[in-house]
Amino acid sequence: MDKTLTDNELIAQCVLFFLAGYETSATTMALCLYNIAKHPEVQQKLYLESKRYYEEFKGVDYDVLHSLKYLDAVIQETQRLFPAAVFLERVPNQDYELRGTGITIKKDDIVHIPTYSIHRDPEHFVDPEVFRPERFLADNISHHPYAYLPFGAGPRNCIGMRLAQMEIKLALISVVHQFRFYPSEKPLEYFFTGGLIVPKAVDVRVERRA
Ligand code: HEM
Repeated sequence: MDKTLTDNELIAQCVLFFLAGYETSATTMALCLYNIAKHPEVQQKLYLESKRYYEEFKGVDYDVLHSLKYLDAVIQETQRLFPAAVFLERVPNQDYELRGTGITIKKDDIVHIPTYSIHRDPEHFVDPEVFRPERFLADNISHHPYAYLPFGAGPRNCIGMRLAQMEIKLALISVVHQFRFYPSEKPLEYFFTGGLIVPKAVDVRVERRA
């Protein structure tokens, strides 16, 4: 097999990285801000974590950034309610019988996995429409691992997951430390296109912290 990339393959990789990597992260960050604006008690807890990060550790410690559990929970809960990619797809390369169900998925059938709906299914998440980051704190996690799929799963899951998590954490902790966010009167409106969530606009009011 020829292992070199053609120019077209190279360009396709770059385009995919921009498409897959830019809008998804931007949408997730914007919706994190929308959620904390709507939930001042969550914003306050996050602010206290940001103080620890910036005032104790001067905002430069990679391990400390990863130890900020509430920050992580806020992002995870935002991705539960608003997974940037609203569904996943798989195409089996051979017939596959789902044991005990009598169902066989045929080779080449498209299997559609509705992430957005699974994330809002009360069978998997109590009060699924409620924004509650605490459900992602270690002691409270009770959902099935495959009921939470913001970055997909398996060998073809999101290759940029770690980068995305890092940039979202850095951006969020930085703005929460410097600004207060309040909800605006405009309701959040979003639609789905190309398998992605696209907010029409995410309006919040912003005030610099003294
Ligand atoms: C919040 C940010 C992001 C979200 C929610 C997200 C979500 C996803 C999801 C759900 C998939 C499909 C996984 C599957 O089918 O199991 C995917 C694939 C992919 N993502 Fe991301 N992604 C994000 C950021 C990024 C970034 C920053 C990059 C690159 C710099 C990236 C590059 C890719 C690529 C190349 C694939 C295809 C992987 C493959 O087919 O093997 N993503 N992403």
